[in-house]
Amino acid sequence: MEIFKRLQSFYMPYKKLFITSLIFMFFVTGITVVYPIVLQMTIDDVVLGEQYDLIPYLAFGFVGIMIVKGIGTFVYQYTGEMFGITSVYRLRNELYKKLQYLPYRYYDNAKTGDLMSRLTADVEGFRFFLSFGFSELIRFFILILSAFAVMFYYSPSLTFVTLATLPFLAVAVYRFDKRVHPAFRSIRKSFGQLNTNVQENISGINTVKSLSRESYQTGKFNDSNGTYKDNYISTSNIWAKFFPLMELLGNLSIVLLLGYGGYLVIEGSLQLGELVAFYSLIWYIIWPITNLGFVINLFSQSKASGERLLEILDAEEDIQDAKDAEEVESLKGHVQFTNVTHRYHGYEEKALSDVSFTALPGQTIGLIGATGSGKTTVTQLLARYYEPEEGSILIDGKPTDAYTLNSLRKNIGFVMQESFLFSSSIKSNIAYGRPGVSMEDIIEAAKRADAHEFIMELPKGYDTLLGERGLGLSGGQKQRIAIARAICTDPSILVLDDATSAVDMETEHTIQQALKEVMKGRTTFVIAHRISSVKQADQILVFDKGSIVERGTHETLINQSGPYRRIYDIQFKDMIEEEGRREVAK
Ligand SMILES: Nc1ncnc2c1ncn2[C@@H]1O[C@H](COP(=O)(O)OP(=O)(O)OP(=O)(O)O)[C@@H](O)[C@H]1O
Repeated sequence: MEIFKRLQSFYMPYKKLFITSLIFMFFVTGITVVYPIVLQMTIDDVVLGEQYDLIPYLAFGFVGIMIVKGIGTFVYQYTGEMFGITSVYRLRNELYKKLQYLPYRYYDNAKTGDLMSRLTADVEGFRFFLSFGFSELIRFFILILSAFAVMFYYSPSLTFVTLATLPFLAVAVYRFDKRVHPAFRSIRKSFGQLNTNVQENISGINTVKSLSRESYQTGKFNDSNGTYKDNYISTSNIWAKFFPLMELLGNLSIVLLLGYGGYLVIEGSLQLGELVAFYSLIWYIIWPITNLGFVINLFSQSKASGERLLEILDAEEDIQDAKDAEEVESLKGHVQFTNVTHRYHGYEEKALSDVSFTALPGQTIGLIGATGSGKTTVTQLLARYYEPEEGSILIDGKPTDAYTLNSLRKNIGFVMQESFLFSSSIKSNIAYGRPGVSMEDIIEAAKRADAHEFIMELPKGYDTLLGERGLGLSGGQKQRIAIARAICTDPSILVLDDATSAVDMETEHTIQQALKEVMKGRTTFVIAHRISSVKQADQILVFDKGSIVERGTHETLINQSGPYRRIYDIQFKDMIEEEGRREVAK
């Protein structure tokens, strides 16, 4: 119940719907119990008592009761459904919102497919219980209690004899629940894995095809599908074992009823109509108890779903606005790292170790070094995607958490190696970071990113719809749209993280020309593997295993025989050899 209690803020606001549904459910259940009583009166008073003139009244009365019951059932079901639907509408929105604000750290370990199945199948499981399970559970208890009361009124001894098997039935149901709950948790988990598999496969279809790994992927899917199937089978196995047992125990009650009840009728201490009524009433007890399995099943599923939803809702949002954080319109772009050390959550290795540097407003800082040496980490700490373990990061003389996350990140524009484009129009992709921006500003940003020309050549220009992840555009075109998007927000700090490494030399050249224009007046961090990309920087930081091992301008660094010179020699070896050969030829 703890899980439902913790999720109550989502359904409690709609308790009126639930209460209405409950009131009508009481009413409908009450009428259900009246049926056997009418039957008993018909047999004992009308038929055996030979009052045949009452039959038309009974018949019309019965029709009237059925009409009223029909209306009651409609209100009961409609309000019940509304209760479930409106509650999970809020829950789904809240989950989605939470996902937007969860820190990067959460996504380091999260799996898209699994998250998607939580937001769809698990929310649905929870809704189903709210809509049906909850009231069904209560209805079962009312049905059992009222049937028991009427039976007891007719004959206490027959009631106890008939219900002698009940404790056994209750134990069977309890055991069933104990086993079925973990089984449903496994089903939900394996369904999440199955989704992850499909999602990763579709996202990575290029890689799969280029490396001809279709059959491997099919096999991998088969494994996940197999686990899902096995989990379902083992759950069905539990069902298959327990259901006949529960049914058998229920039927034993009928045997006892007919045996002992028949004896009482012969003996004359029970009327025939009462025995017939008993036969209906006993089912109002057995039926809910055996079907308790179904409702418990719903309950277990929604408990397992609720657990998975709470895992998202409870996930820590450790990077948040400080209480006195300032909403800043525009930063100057003075960046200062002092003795910054960072370790990613759960890792021993330091990603950055004692990093210090200063970037003056408008300067370009080049970050170069082997892969995994910590370059990207520097910019991720700058935008507070992660908090450093030690040291301070100041922007315009204040720690990064002195600004609201929103205004800090709006002031830092990122262009990554592979920029993500949404499956919407080019126009809305460029305007993404600045909703409501004018068309003139969008075109201006595209022109500065050298994207305007090719956009205009597309059949629908800025209104061209992009496929998922920008499908339909070349790598260079996608990058230029990403640059336009970054310019559109007019950031004071620009991060170009391997922004041109995925395109050919010629496109790189065009993009770099566009970038030069964009970098003017902004503090720019250029992360690159190619010397050509950082050569013009005011300061180059050379990273190795999380530390800055060299710093200076291109000219100073190539005159030292350090790592920068070594990278330079490797990258320009061909050029130097060529020049050498020409010298010899002279
Ligand atoms: N989200 C993360 N979780 C755990 N470890 C990480 C994460 N991101 C980076 N690392 C580790 O931190 C170290 C520095 O990574 P970083 O991405 O900053 O390097 P980089 O110099 O930018 O590399 P590249 O040139 O390949 O982009 C690496 O050892 C990397 O494996």
